[in-house]
Amino acid sequence: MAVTTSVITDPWPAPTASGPVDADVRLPGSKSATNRALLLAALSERPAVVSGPMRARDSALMVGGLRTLGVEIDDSDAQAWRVTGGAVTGGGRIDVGLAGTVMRFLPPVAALGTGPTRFFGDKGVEKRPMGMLIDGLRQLGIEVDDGCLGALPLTVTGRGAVTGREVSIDASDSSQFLSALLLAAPRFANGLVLRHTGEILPSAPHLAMTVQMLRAAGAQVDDSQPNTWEVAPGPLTAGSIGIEPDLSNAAPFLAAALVTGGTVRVPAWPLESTQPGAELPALLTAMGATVTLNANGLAVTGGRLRGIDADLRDVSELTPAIAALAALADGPSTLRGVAHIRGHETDRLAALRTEINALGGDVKETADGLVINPKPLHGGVFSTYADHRMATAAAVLGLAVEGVLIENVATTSKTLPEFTGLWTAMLGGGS
Ligand SMILES: O=C(O)C1=C[C@@H](OP(=O)(O)O)[C@@H](O)[C@H](O)C1
Ligand SMILES: C=C(OP(=O)(O)O)C(=O)O
Repeated sequence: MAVTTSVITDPWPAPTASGPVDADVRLPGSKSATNRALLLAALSERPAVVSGPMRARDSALMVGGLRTLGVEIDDSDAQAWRVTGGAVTGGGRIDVGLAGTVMRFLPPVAALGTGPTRFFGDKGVEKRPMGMLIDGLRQLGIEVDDGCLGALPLTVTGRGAVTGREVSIDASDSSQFLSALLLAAPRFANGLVLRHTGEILPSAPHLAMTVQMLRAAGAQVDDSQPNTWEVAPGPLTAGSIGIEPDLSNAAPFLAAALVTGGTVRVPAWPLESTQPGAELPALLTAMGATVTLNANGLAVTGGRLRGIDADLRDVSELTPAIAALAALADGPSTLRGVAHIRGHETDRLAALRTEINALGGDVKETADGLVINPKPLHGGVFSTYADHRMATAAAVLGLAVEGVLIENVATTSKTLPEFTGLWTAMLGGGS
């Protein structure tokens, strides 16, 4: 699979907006849905098709990992990937990059095969939380060798079947621990009863997405009790899975409407979605935008850009874009409920504070978020810490601040290799 980028220089000079934007932005498929679809297709009895997938580094890593586990994936048609799975063979080495969905979702699949599968990733992957998932895998009787570090790299040794049934873990560090176990659960010999024991559950929409996609693939999932999920053992038939546009990747583009007082339209925006980005219309309205959502898609028009007080727990991957907007707003903002994003691609609370303050901002970290007092900003190099959403947040700031230079903008290839091209086109330039 070819993953292309329109990256030209490093650092990349973030373009300033010469006036209000007025653009249609067509966004590629959702990362979260694509990687779930690939996995469910791989575990399905019959060949399945993933239509409109995200073509980016995280899905390339998922494809590579599944191939290592014996799954056939024909991605020659960019718009329809054909997946022939069924039996998982296991054994080999899987590069997870910095992809939470790959590092968390594939170990339970490797346990269905036979032999040792080694999971490794980029520098920094060892900092991403994994301990509670390892604990959950062991509760199922799965052999995991993590060198007692509770992190990657690690080896899962499959025995051809997973026979355990009950798991209790604290998923307050990442909802992906729960999604990982749930997605493979129909293929466990006795299914799964999964309990979240922590007080906080981040990214609830992503769990709803997991349950919805499992059911669509024929799984029986009971989520009627709080913090408990029961999955019956049984065959999966993913069939044909259509992927919605990535609504989280829409955030910086929609933010451009607010920063410039212009309008950005995203065609094919779903009227209902389990993606956290479905909260963007409400969040951006609270920040002063006028929003229209209908069968043609979403249109967002900026007005006076206001600060907000918001609990972003459910939508934590939107925090960098919202923080960038907040730094340009006409009043202070408090973003809360996102302590766990210290374990995302980087410690996003520390990174946002450091980088916005380096441009002259006033951002303070709290235990679970940020307090942002808008200040006049100046140019400078904005470090991204290999985090795609730091890069796109910097681009939002650059619309209004001359001289923002984004270090390693190529890191946007994690989920949106087209970022610089789409951004330039939105501003009226060629891509
Ligand atoms: O399951 C998923 O696809 C995701 C879940 C969330 O993870 P956390 O619960 O770790 O925030 C989200 O932030 C991530 O971008 C994607
Ligand atoms: C947290 C994110 O990614 P990951 O799937 O790697 O956890 C993200 O994309 O914001």
